[in-house]
Order: sequence, then structure tokens, then C-alpha cells
Amino acid sequence: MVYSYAFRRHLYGSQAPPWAIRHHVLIDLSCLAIVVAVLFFSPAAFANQPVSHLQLMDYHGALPPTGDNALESVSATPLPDQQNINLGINIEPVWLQFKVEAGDPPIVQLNNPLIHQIALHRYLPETSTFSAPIQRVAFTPLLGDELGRWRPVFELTEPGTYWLKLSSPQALRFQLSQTTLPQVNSDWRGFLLGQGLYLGMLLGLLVYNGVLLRFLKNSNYFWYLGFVGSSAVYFFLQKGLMFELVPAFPKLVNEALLFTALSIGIISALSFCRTFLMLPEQDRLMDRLFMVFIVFGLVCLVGTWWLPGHVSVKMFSVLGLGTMTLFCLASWRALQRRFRPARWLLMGWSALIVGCLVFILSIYGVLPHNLVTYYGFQFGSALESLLLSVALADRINLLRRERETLVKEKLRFATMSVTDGLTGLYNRRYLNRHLDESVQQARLQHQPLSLVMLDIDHFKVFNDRWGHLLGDKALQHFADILVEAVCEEDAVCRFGGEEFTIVLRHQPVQQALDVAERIRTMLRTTPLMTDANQAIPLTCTIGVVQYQVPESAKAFIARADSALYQGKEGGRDRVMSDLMTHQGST
Ligand SMILES: Nc1nc2c(ncn2[C@@H]2O[C@H](COP(=O)(O)OP(=O)(O)OP(=O)(O)O)[C@@H](O)[C@H]2O)c(=O)[nH]1
Repeated sequence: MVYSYAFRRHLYGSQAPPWAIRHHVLIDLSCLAIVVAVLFFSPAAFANQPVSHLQLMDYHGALPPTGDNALESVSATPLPDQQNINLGINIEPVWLQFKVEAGDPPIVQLNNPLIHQIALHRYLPETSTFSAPIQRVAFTPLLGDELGRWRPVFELTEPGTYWLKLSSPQALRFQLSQTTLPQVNSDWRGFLLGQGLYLGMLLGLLVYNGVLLRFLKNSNYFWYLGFVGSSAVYFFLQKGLMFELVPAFPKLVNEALLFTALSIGIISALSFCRTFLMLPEQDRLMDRLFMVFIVFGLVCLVGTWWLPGHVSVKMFSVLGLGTMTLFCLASWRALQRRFRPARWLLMGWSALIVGCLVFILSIYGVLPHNLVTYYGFQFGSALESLLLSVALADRINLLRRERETLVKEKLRFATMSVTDGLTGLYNRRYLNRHLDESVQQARLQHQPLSLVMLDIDHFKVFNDRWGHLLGDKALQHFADILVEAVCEEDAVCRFGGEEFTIVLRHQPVQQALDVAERIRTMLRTTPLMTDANQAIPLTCTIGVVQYQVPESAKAFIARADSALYQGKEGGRDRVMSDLMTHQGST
């Protein structure tokens, strides 16, 4: 809704037409209704019942307390939310106590595979002591034939009081529920299917954008791949899938790898955003902040292998929150600069933030605990990866369009630089270049080359009598006749003032004389028509010469000019060459 409002402002400014407001309000309300419906009516994440009488024990020893009054000696606090447990970060072991009653479902499972140490003991009332740690249920792992015992699932057949020890440098957030074995397996299949879909989608994006990187060689794609690849690795490790492949994989290494993937992901995302929004060129302040966070990300990357887990968690929380804020701020500022593809970026990061928020709010019980909220972060990440891919495509499109416009502009300027503004013919600059090339070609290929130089007669008198504006029209009229009289490959140029030239490649002087005569006759028989429909006769004098090796282009022009001059001297309205004279009627 916020974006809808922002885009409305962006699209229409302050003068949004009423229909646009109605139309956006409708979209806003529909979005809100869909989000609320999905959040509240999606299937429950784990349709299992919580364990009963769950209490947090005020005891932090490594082993359960012993002695006659072992249970009574430790004070206990019932947890406010028996289903979704959030005990935060704890450096010392945490002990929980719960009860299993006759008739309860036999399986107790804890749905966080990353907790370093989980030990479950049954209280033995006869001796006032605790049993040895209870073995986890063995499952057939996804790959291989061996049985794995890495999942925190216990089969508790005997009613009684149980003590659960948890120690982990990560935040202790989980659900502890009672269920049946078929339900555990069904949940697990659903979970694996979801993870498979997520990882499959990311893999598709990786391959697709990897191919684009290969062809487009654009650094944005490199950072995008870094980000999506790290997200895939992060969730693979965070959801405990590594233990599915290698049940004995050390938890500490899993955790360090998880944070490594997270920092590489954040560094890639920061670099992606930086190059995507062209911050070094467009937003220096944001660019500096991004650089600070990239350095911080590197520090976290190294630190995670050396620092205690709970310190890493805090550092990454600051890094994550700071980065998210920066993304939104930089994208917003880019939108203000009217950089359109930034909207995809803004939507992508927002999807991740919203996903994250939904997840956190469900932990605190504000939102219901169901599939959407439990996997909110992952949903957000999937949506974000998709939107960023769209953002890349949009940006590449924009760049391509910009490049096409540049090429067109370049072509337009190149054409303008060799075109005469009044007549649309080639100008003197073009003539010089073209004649040089033609002379070279004529020399090398031993081909004839002719030059025709034309000048409107008594043009000064024409201007004086009819004015310069009509004089301009007369020049355009003459230019039209020249273009009509010659072939496309013959270069017709305005030499300057009322003087024109035609370069006739591969043509000897005899043919050039025919062309010249044709022009002279056409001009004579096609007077200039004024707006008042008055016919004004025009004539021209033409000098024609054939190239003679080894003269220069300059000397070639000078000879044509001289032939023209002779024609003027001879009485005008005629074609002259240094070989022969064609005199027309006057
Ligand atoms: N209207 C108009 N006049 C131009 C343009 N360029 C040059 N002229 C005019 O063309 C005239 C050329 O005059 P001259 O060089 O004396 O030649 P002329 O009057 O045609 O006499 P001859 O060439 O000897 O027949 C000048 O009056 C220029 O002002 C132009 O772009 N538009």
C-alpha cells in the first residue's frame, strides 16, 4: 500500500486524477485483504500439540541436579507461550522441564536443528535421580542407507517428568511439540518439498543469470549470482539440510559456514545495489555508507571464524539491519532521481524485510504461527531473488534503450555534420572527403572520374529583386533538380553560396557533359514558382572536367572552377569543359 501510494505520487505528482486514486485505493485494499487472509488462514506450520507443563528451570549446570529433592530444589517459571519458545541468546546451558502423561502422542520433537547441544533426561522418582540422555529416534537419511540420529526427535513411551538441556551460541527459538511418527514424517516430507522448491528456484535463477553474465559481462550479474548463491547456501545450512547429507557434520563448522554465507551474501548484495544504482557516480553519500558496510561485512566474515557465536550473532544483527536500511534508503533516493529500475529493487528488499518481520512477529505471537509466517523469511528471500532478477532485466533494457538512442543520436550528428542545412545536400566538408577518396580510387583502379561544378546565373540580381527568402527557395529548387537529374551513387554537394558540385565516379567527361546538359535544360524548363504562382526563370552555368592523374583533388576542383568561369565569361547558361563546349539556347 505504501508503494502504491508512493508510485501514485511518483506517476501523477500532486495532481493525481480521481480515477487513478480510486484505482490505487482499490488495489491497496485488495492487497491488504489478500495478505491478511494468507497470514491468518494458511495451514498451521506444525499441527502438533505443545508439550504439557513446560517450565524454564532456574538451573544452569552441565548435568541435571541430583539428590532427594532434585526437582523441588530448583525454582521453575512457566513459559508464557508453550508452543513458540523464544529464550534469546544464552551463554550458559538452559534447562526446561515438561511432563508426558499417559495417552500423550509418543513423539516429542524440537524443530530447530541448529541448537548445538540437546540432551533429554527422564526424572526417576524411585531414586530421585535422572536417566542417562535419551537417544534420538533414528531416521533413514535422504541419501545413503545408514541411519541418522541428527534430528531432535525423541520417542517417549513412559509418562513422567523430563528435563531438557539446550546450549547454543545462537538464539534459542523453537517449537517443542508432541506428535506421532507418521505426522513427523509427513511434516518432514512437506518441509523437504518446500526447501526443494526454494532451492530449485534459486538454482534456476543462478543458471539463467549465469548465462546472462557470460554473454553480457556485466558486473551486476556477478554480484547478483553471489547474493543468490549465498542465500541458497545460507538457507541450506540454516534449515539443517547439511546434516541430512552428512549427519555427523560439526555444528560449529555448520554455523561458521552459515555466517560466512550470510556475510558473502550481504557483501554481494551491497555491491550489487551499489553498481545497480550507480552510486559512485550518482549518490556519493550513499556510496560512502555502502563502502563502510562492505568493510564491516568483511570484518564479520573473518570474525565469525574467531569470535564466540553470541558475539557473531550480535554483529550480524547490526550488519543485517544496517544493510536493509541502506538498501531501502538508496533505492528510494534513486527513485527520487527518476531511475525507474530502482522500484524493483525497492520491492525486492521490501519483500525480504516484510518476510523477516512476519517471521519475527510470529515468534512474539502477534501473528499466527503457520506455514507463511514460519517460512516468512524464506518466502521473502525467494520473492526478493525473483524481483532482483526482474530488476536486472529492467536495467539492462533501460541501458539498451539508452544505447540505441545514443547510436541514433550519433548517427544524426554524423549526418548533420556533412549535410547542408538549407538544401539537404552534402556540404563542403563531405565533398572534400569524398573527392579525396574518389581520386584515390580512380588512381588505383584506373577508372574515369568526373567533376561537375554548377553556379546559378545572376543570383545576386535575383536576390536583389526577389529578396533573400525567395533566393533560398531558388537554391532549394535547384538542389531538387540536381538530385532528380543524377543517380543515387553520385554525390551532389553544395560547394558554397549558389555554387554546387557533382562527383561522378566511373564516368568519363562525355557522360558527365550529358548529365550537365540535362540539368541545364531541366532548370531552364522548370522555373521557380512563387507563392503568388508567378514563374521565375532560372539558368545556370556548368563546368565539367575529368580527373587527370596525378593531379590532386584541390587541382581537380580548380580546373572545374576554371571551366565554370569560362562558361560565365562565355555568356552563362551553358556547359563548358576543358575538352569541348556545349552551348545551349539562351
Ligand atoms: N538567398 C541566398 N543567397 C545567397 C546564399 N548564399 C549566397 N547567396 C548570394 O548569392 C550571390 C552570389 O553572387 P555572385 O557571387 O556575385 O554571383 P552571381 O550574382 O550569381 O553572378 P554570376 O555567378 O556571375 O552569374 C550573393 O548575392 C550572395 O549573397 C544563400 O544561402 N541564400
